[in-house]
Formats: sequence, structure tokens, C-alpha cells
Amino acid sequence: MSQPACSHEGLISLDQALASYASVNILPVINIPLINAHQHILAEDVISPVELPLFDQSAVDGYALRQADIDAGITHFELVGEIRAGFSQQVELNPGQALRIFTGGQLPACANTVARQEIVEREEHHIKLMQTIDAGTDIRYRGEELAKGTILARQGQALNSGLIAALSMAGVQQVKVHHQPNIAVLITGDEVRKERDNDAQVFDANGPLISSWLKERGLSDITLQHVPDEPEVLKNMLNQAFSQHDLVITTGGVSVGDYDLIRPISMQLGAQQIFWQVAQKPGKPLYFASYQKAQTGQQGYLLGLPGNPAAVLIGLHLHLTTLLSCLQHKQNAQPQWQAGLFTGHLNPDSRERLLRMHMHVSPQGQVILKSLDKQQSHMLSNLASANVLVRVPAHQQINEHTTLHFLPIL
Ligand SMILES: Nc1nc2c(c(=O)[nH]1)N[C@H]1C(S)=C(S)[C@@H](COP(=O)(O)OP(=O)(O)OC[C@H]3O[C@@H](n4cnc5c(N)ncnc54)[C@H](O)[C@@H]3O)O[C@H]1N2
Ligand code: MOO
Repeated sequence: MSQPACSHEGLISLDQALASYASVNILPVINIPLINAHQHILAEDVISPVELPLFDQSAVDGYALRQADIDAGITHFELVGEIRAGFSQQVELNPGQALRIFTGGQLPACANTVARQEIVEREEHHIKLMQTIDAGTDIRYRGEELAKGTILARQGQALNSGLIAALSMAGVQQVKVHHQPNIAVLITGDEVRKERDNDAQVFDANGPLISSWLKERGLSDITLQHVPDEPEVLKNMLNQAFSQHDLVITTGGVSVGDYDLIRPISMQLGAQQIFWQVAQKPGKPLYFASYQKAQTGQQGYLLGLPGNPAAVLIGLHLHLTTLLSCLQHKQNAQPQWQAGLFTGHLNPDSRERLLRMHMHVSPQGQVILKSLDKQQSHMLSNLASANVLVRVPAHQQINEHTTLHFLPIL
């Protein structure tokens, strides 16, 4: 979706910032057991090694019969055996004979229809068919869902639980996926504390926000540390983070204050700025840079998020999501905006805004976006009601029923 060019000198637009993540180096491909691949991104199409279903089988608990007997008017059958799911057996049926069969049981070649037990009266070793059935009733045929060689999943898809089940059902045991980045999170700010010991300190929001956000997305190779605003300490910790990690995320210290040290120190350590300052609200001072990992010489990336917690929230849902998608070559890596009708009024602002709102679908099927209070970048209390981030173009008066674009934030 294109947006008007940004009027803030030196700032890049949100769309330009998001587009720039497409130039990152894609992480290596690894071959891992399917069961460990939850939320990894597939590096190649997955082809089914088998046809599904694997064999002709009964869809119900009932009786396997020969259609020729039914066509000949036979209604009483002698039971000559039993077929349970998971047991393969060679059997033959003579005219007037039937087999007890259970759901998922392999249909023998001699039978070609199944009577579910609800339409049968049973007496010891005999059954009486109470209604006629067609050939092929309640049978799941071999290969009816898919042929061997069918594409089960595409390169760039994320392996969610459903897809893992679909691949597992076709006997896929190993998959080629992109390595997930190992991530160092550095929470800066002398004032940020778990326990406050003076009244100028704040409780940490960004550490818990980032660590739980990453966990929700299946990223587990994470280290999180708090860093004081002391140049030498920050330099050491950033240097260590750069040496071992594919991705370093920092919060705070990227604005223009005397203690905003992330940019200058990262550059002293050899990082190359890709951009700094985005025409978005909140989160304007966002910083993106690349560095060489000392251990391997590979490229790593630094996402410097502004300290205000709402700026971090936007940084995660828009910037980090897009960056992670690009690093792992995910399909549709750019945000997939959806449209809804805004209720309320918003005055123009010089920066493009990302507002937390509540989205619901009306009984008439309209997607309705309702504005929430407490939108400033140091406030998070409206997250109990917000389920979307809505982008509001700069310099525009937004009136009732304006169409706006949003992303879910759940
Ligand atoms: N003269 C200017 N000042 C500021 C500008 C500017 O353009 N000119 N930009 C403002 C904007 S916009 C933002 S956003 C902030 C971002 O600044 P920093 O990234 O340097 O962040 P800090 O100053 O370190 O912190 C900002 C704010 O957030 C609180 N904070 C920080 N970390 C946490 C945490 N882990 N949990 C909870 N709260 C946290 C911190 O105490 C500050 O109140 O700069 C503006 N200033
Ligand atoms: O960009 Mo800041 O987050 O507006 O306060």
C-alpha cells in the first residue's frame, strides 16, 4: 500500500523502512525433524512421498459386503471375520458372506461397499441389512485426497500446527527450513528496574514485552539483558552481542539525548546504519543497522527500538515482524494490511500514526474499527481492549466511516 511521501526532512517513510528489510541476507537452510520445525519457514516445497489415503478403508464401524450380493437381493449375511484398523489381512467372501469392519480398517479386495451398523440388525454371527446401499458406500478410497508427488506445502510458508499435522500424515519426517535467528535483546536505561529503589525509576515494560512476543512466535534462542547507560559497559555488551548473534534488538537510547548511545557506540563497533528515524508515531527514532558477526563473518542486524513502550510495540508488530520474515524468506513478508471502517474522528497529524484500536465485525458483516483512548507512546493500558494496529495517514482529517488499514496484534 503506498503512502504519501514523508514531509519530515531526513526521515524515511514507514513503507520505505519496511521495504528496506527485503535487502537483508537470508539465513541459512537447515534440515531438521518435522516435529522440531514448529513456526520455522519452509525453504523448499514439500512433496508428498505417498498417496493419501494410503489404502482403501472403511469410513464407519459396520460391515464390509459385496455389492453383487446386494444387487442380487440378498439381505441376510453370515459374518466370517473381523477387520480392525491397523491390521492387514487377506480374506475372501463367498456370496452371502460379510465381514465386521471398523473405522479406518483396510477394506479387503473382495468387498466393495460398507453397511454402517445403524442400518443393520445383528444376531450372533449373522446380520440383516435393513436398507439397500450403493457400491462404494462409506469407503475412503486410496489416493482420493492426494496423489504421490502432490505439493503439500510451499517454500516460504510457516509451519503451524495444522501444516505440521498435514505433513506428518503424509509420512514427511524431515524438512528443509531456514535457520531461526539467535537474538540478543538489550534493554537500556538506568531508570528501568524490576524493583524501584527511588521515585524517578520506572518498571520494565519492554523486556517482558519483547521476550513474550518472541516466545509467541516460536523464537526461543534468545538472551535478554539489562544495560546501564554507561558507554563502556554498553560497548562491551553490544560487542559481545554482535559477535555471536544474528539479530540484536535494543530498546531505548536511540533518540537525541546525551545518553542516547546506541547509534554512536554501534558505529564505533563497525555497524553500518541502514536507516535512522522513520516518519511514524510512535517510534520515530527507530534505528536499523548491519554488522559483521565476529565469530563467523556473517552479516547480523541491529534493530534499535525507541524506549517508549508503545514505540516498542509498533517496532515489534511492524518492523521486527517484517525483518524476521525477510531473514527467513517467508512468503508475503511485507505487512498484509486489512481494511475496516473507522468510527470516530481524528484530527490531522504531521506524522503517520499507528493507533491501537478495537476491531469487530458487525452483524451486517462490516469490519468496524473503534478508536481507543490513551494512545501516547508512554502508555500501554489500552492493550486490554486493543486487537489491531491501525495506520492513519499523515495530514488528513479522519472522519466517521473513513476506510483505514489495520493489522491484527493478537
Ligand atoms: N529532543 C528530542 N527528544 C526526543 C525526541 C526528539 O526527536 N527530540 N524523540 C522522542 C521520541 S519520539 C521518542 S520515542 C523517545 C525515544 O527515545 P529513546 O529511544 O532514546 O528512549 P529513552 O529516552 O531511553 O526512553 C524513552 C522513554 O521510555 C521509557 N522507557 C525506556 N525503557 C523502558 C522500559 N524498558 N520499560 C518502560 N519504560 C521504558 C523511558 O523511561 C523514557 O520515558 O525520545 C523522545 N525524545
Ligand atoms: O516516537 Mo515517540 O514513540 O512518538 O514517542
